[in-house]
Amino acid sequence: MGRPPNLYSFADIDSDLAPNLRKYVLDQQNEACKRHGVFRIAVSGGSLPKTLAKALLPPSNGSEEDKVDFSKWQIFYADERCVPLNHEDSNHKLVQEEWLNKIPKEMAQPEVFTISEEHLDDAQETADEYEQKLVSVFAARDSVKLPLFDLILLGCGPDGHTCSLFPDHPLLREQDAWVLSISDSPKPPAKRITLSLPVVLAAAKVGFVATGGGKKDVLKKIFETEEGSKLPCGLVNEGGGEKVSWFCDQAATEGVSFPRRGSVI
Ligand SMILES: O=C1O[C@H](COP(=O)(O)O)[C@@H](O)[C@H](O)[C@H]1O
Repeated sequence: MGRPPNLYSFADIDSDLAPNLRKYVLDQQNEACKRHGVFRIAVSGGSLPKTLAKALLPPSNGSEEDKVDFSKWQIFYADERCVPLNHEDSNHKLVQEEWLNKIPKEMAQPEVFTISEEHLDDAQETADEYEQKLVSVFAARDSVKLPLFDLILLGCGPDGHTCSLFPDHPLLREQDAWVLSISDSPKPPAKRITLSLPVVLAAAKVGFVATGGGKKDVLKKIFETEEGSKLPCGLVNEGGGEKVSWFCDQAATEGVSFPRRGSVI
């Protein structure tokens, strides 16, 4: 690994972490739009959408750099559960309720790519269908080896899982497929789909958001132990290096020896 990931520890989520996360996401939005006129982002479920809403819904301060332009956003899911889109376990439902439905109606709305509800009993079929959606966007004209997201925003489970890539699971070794299925997820529901590790590592930037005391043991493990570097989150750190940034609060980084306490602004 070259330079290590950035680890930011903020005193307060609302007044500190959220504005810094906003600046980070908007920097990626602005760079992506300059590069290719569109911002392709993948988001996770869990605790992330609530924090994302705090970061992205507050009014802009008026500067050009601070403008969220949802008309340019194409939103994908880093992982999804094989349940109907209005089911309590659906990451899409969560993201809608916490964030997307709160985008003021007079603003341009993002384009959101959900899983198909056609074959939910068959996780592999659902993964294949979602991969085809990615192919239609990322490989419309050329054959590309991997989709290149501008930003992937991830959570970190207390066991070190991210997306629906779980510790020691054979899916971590998958090299070719973009979207994988899992039917034995240790965290319910069992059937899910997930971006593969190579897809996560191919993104221009990867941002983790981990807050609360429930994350402190796993963060210490990931950042300070050999064992932790082999956990899914640790593998993203190892493979992504400096293009990976962690947005944490002090409760989550308590005891981690080298959190940067500064701000990314
Ligand atoms: O099951 C999942 O868990 C992870 C982590 O969730 P968190 O609540 O600990 O933040 C989440 O990132 C993923 O999208 C979700 O499907």
